[in-house]
Amino acid sequence: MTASMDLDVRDLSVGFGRGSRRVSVLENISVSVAQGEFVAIVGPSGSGKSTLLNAVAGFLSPDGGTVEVGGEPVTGPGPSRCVVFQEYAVFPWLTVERNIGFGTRLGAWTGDPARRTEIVDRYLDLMGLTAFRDALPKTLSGGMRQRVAIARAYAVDPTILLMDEPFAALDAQTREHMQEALLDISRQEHRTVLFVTHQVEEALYLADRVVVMGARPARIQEVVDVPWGDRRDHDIKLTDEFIGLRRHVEHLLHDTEPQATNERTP
Ligand SMILES: Nc1ncnc2c1ncn2[C@@H]1O[C@H](COP(=O)(O)OP(=O)(O)OP(=O)(O)O)[C@@H](O)[C@H]1O
Repeated sequence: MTASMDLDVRDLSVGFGRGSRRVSVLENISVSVAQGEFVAIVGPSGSGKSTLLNAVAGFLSPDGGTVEVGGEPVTGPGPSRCVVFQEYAVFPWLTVERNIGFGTRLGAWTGDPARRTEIVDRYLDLMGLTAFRDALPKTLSGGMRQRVAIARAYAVDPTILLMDEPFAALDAQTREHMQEALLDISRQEHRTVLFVTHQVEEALYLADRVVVMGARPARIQEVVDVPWGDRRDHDIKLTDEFIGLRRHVEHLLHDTEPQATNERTP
């Protein structure tokens, strides 16, 4: 692995079930994410996007291949990876401020209370939560709760942020606001992100590269370089260039009809 790679997945294979019921979900997947790069994964439903992310998170043991984060092999969950889930995974009994502060306890800032306060204030501000610092999550909308989850993940200061359909439960308008919020924070801090989404438009809007997965057992069909760079604003979605790239990815997905389950014999 080169020094600038924060994530290196090599020949990863993952299956579920035992014996003749064994189902292969990922086969020989290789993907790398450079430091500061934002990579999105799109693919048909059930193609193994979450499985790939869960393998990086250390939530499951692969059948074959390796996952390295920051040059270290992944053998289980750890503070080098922080996951933002679809359902607002925040602590309901803690205020917004304390939810974000919890992240600082897990991460690099553990020993220094003054630094922790600084970090909490920073992410309250970056995610537009300062006015809600004393609020409990139940008093917040879904979008605001997801802002708390993202702020908390950033506060952990992981090597890589893993986001599994973080905006899927939100209505369309809130989802767009959240995309802007994520872009804003990404402009301030070039974190390494692996982002799973169903929406091709969302992937192309947010990411530097988009990994397009095929149907099960999943292989990578194509890795699309996204050329917007600093031109990334809402109007880019209306350009011929954006629409052309979106069509290209949608065709790739459309051509990938889900196949019959690939079962292995024991
Ligand atoms: N723990 C598990 N045990 C058994 N099968 C599983 C497990 N986790 C995932 N699967 C199966 O693996 C396949 C891939 O699931 P996964 O959630 O990774 O796909 P996905 O691409 O994220 O799907 P979606 O877009 O619908 O969320 C699915 O058929 C799913 O049922």
